[in-house]
Amino acid sequence: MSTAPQLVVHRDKELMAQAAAARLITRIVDAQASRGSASVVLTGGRNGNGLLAALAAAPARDAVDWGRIDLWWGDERFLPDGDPERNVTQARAALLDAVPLDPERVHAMPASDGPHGTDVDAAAASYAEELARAAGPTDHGGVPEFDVLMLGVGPDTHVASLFPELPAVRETERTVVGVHGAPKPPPTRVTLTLPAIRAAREVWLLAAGEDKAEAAAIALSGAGEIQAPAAGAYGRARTLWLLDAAAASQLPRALYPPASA
Ligand SMILES: O=C1O[C@H](COP(=O)(O)O)[C@@H](O)[C@H](O)[C@H]1O
Repeated sequence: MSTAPQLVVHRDKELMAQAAAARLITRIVDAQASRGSASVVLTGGRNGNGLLAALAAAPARDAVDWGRIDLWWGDERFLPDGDPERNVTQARAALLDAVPLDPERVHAMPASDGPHGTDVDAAAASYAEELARAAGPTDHGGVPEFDVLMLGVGPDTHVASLFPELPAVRETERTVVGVHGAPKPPPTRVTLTLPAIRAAREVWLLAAGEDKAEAAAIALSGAGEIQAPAAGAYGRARTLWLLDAAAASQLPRALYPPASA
């Protein structure tokens, strides 16, 4: 069942990143208090990295028990390990290298020089197996219970590496697939599918900047998920769009919250 999107609009992208980081800290601390650990899916891109950098700078980051968190990725650019364009490389630089994570619980997607070589479909299948191994008997659809799954919204409405009209966004069975011919470089990628995304408790979509305004307006105005993948991303308990005023500038008035900070 889809959860109706809730919108929070912040003044600018810096404030949005700081507020989202504060929100994430609270969510992780709550999950650790109630279940002993937390499970978070990271996104790449400017907004995702902005949030991680804001989290690194937040004094409250020490409220998180970093050894009791599983980190997963929504997508990855299929490049050699350590490539500066890989989402995990950028996440390490923004936050992960600065906090005491358990390396066993940092679940990076495979690289193109890893055990599967350049076979992106085999790499995707192995990440699906890793997710399935982490899933418990009561979890949904072959993935562990993600407390929060974050997605940066691309200017073309892509989320993770689900691009409009490409086969990956039509996937209904597998949790992870290889992407060939992505319109945004690099063309070869690994991505969670919509069924895997929808198994998360909370899905947060991040959109800051004028170049996201049209995408946000399309995705939130009833577009189909094949044409606008962001429209098909929702969580089981909550779907939250975190925007700045520039990204919200083309939203229909009916959607724009009257009082936002
Ligand atoms: O390539 C990607 O792009 C999207 C959005 O990135 P942005 O820089 O336009 O915010 C990102 O969500 C995805 O993880 C990444 O691989």
